[in-house]
Amino acid sequence: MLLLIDAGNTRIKWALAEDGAAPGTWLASGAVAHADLNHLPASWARHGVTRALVSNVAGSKLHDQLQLMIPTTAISWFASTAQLAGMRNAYRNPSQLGCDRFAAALGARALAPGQALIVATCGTATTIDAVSADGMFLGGMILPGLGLMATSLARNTAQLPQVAPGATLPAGFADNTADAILSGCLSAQAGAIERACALHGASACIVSGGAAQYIAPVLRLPIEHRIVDNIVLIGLHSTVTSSPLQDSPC
Ligand SMILES: Nc1ncnc2c1ncn2[C@@H]1O[C@H](COP(=O)(O)OP(=O)(O)OP(=O)(O)O)[C@@H](O)[C@H]1O
Ligand SMILES: CC(C)(CO)[C@@H](O)C(=O)NCCC(=O)O
Ligand SMILES: [K+]
Repeated sequence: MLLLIDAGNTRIKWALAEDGAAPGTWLASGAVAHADLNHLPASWARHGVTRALVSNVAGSKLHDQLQLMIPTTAISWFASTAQLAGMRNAYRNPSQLGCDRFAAALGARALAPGQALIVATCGTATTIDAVSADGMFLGGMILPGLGLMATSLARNTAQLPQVAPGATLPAGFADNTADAILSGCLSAQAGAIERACALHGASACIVSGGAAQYIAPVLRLPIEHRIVDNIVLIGLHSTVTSSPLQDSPC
């Protein structure tokens, strides 16, 4: 049994896949906040995990904690490289690219091969990355995520409150403070994605992450766009199914 993990700055997402399963076909999956990390081993215990593939962008402390919790020594720590699974990486220093971004791009390409893609991952940070039709990761944009944007207003102003993202975009020019903050932050997120799609001449756009449910509905795009849950886990899985996973305990 293969354990896939996407350790982000807010939550840790995981999935279990049987050998030979298609990317995105899980036996079980879940997510926990960093504070609830200790709940993870119980979720995995009865599944007979034999190997693990982990994307971690949340630092070395979490790396060490996960290493102790994962019930196998056959752990591969995913990293961005200059080339992998048919994707070339145009980042100036390929290893500087967040491994969750590289995995998300691989996942997007697995779902929409041969298309000029924008993949937006809307988590703690929002990343908006471009993949060419022939499989080049071109680079992208990093901005504060929806929650971080709203929180930075509350923290750095006297009169603005903390707002919780709601399910609907207050239409355009809001007539109250909470809706005006939400309208501004959502418009910034959606606007950046729309701008990236136009710049790239994208033919498809994939939106993922915890805030995708708020941002995707307000996108105004002339091309197909869809929410895909856990695009990072799908990307990790695709690297295993297209080439054998190299077990490198570390
Ligand atoms: N119930 C909620 N209340 C407020 N914000 C939310 C809520 N659910 C999701 N979000 C938004 O989703 C984003 C973070 O999502 P989530 O906690 O799911 O992280 P994530 O996608 O797992 O990110 P990362 O991979 O960085 O950990 C924040 O920008 C936040 O605004
Ligand atoms: C941007 C985040 C925080 C998104 O999770 C992560 O991919 C990261 O830490 N990236 C490293 C910097 C870069 O991608 O250029
Ligand atoms: K993210």
